[in-house]
Amino acid sequence: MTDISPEHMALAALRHEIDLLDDELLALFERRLAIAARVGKAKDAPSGPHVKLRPDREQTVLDRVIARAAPDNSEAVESLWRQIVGWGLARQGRMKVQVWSPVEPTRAFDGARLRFGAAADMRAVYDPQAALKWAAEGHGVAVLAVNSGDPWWIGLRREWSSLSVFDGFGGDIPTALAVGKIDPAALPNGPRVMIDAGGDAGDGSGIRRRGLATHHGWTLSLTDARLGVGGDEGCVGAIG
Ligand SMILES: O=C(O)C(=O)C[C@]1(C(=O)O)C=C[C@@H](O)C=C1
Repeated sequence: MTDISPEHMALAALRHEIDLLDDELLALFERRLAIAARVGKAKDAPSGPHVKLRPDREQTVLDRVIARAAPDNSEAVESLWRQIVGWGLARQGRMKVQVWSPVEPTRAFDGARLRFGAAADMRAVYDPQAALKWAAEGHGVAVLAVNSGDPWWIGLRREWSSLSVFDGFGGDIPTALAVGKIDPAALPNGPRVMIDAGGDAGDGSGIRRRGLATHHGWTLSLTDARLGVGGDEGCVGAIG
């Protein structure tokens, strides 16, 4: 005999409610994707100087929905919206990410996956300089580990001035940085990333810094000072 107990009917009613909500969510998601495609056309042409990613706008979108969400849901909302925005970006061209992290490969890869979502085409790579060159050519963004024995970050100041750091993964003191051809006006509104020679990652220069790495007198650090990218202070980007 078919189970038509009250519990079964209640379960069926709840599942029906979920189906109706899924229909609404799907319609809204598809509308959002279509609008993201139009935003992409309204921004730089595909051959423009910067990748389509706009970290500042993504930060605004995420902060807004997280502030509106019930506190218990904020983690779920953040990860879902990362996916939503990642697919929005993919409507403007699939995002490519090269990840270099020789010491803890899965850590940087997981951080990048959470940040860029399932839509991103991610690869592990074995040469940070090749990843920087690839990013500077505008093919995608690089996620590179710091404190890995290879001070690739010195090159951001000396060789790769078209690239900016636009995110960090691994906590308050990031263990990997995201680098790309990002419009400096579109950097997130968080700590600035500085690279300077002869720095002590302390307060010797008058700007308070939190050190991330040092190498032969070069220092990679974060500061809350509102520096402009590319200035004499050695600001090479910002993280959210
Ligand atoms: O606002 C934009 O510039 C968009 O392209 C839209 C959108 C989004 O889906 O909200 C997608 C990608 C960008 O990195 C930022 C935001």
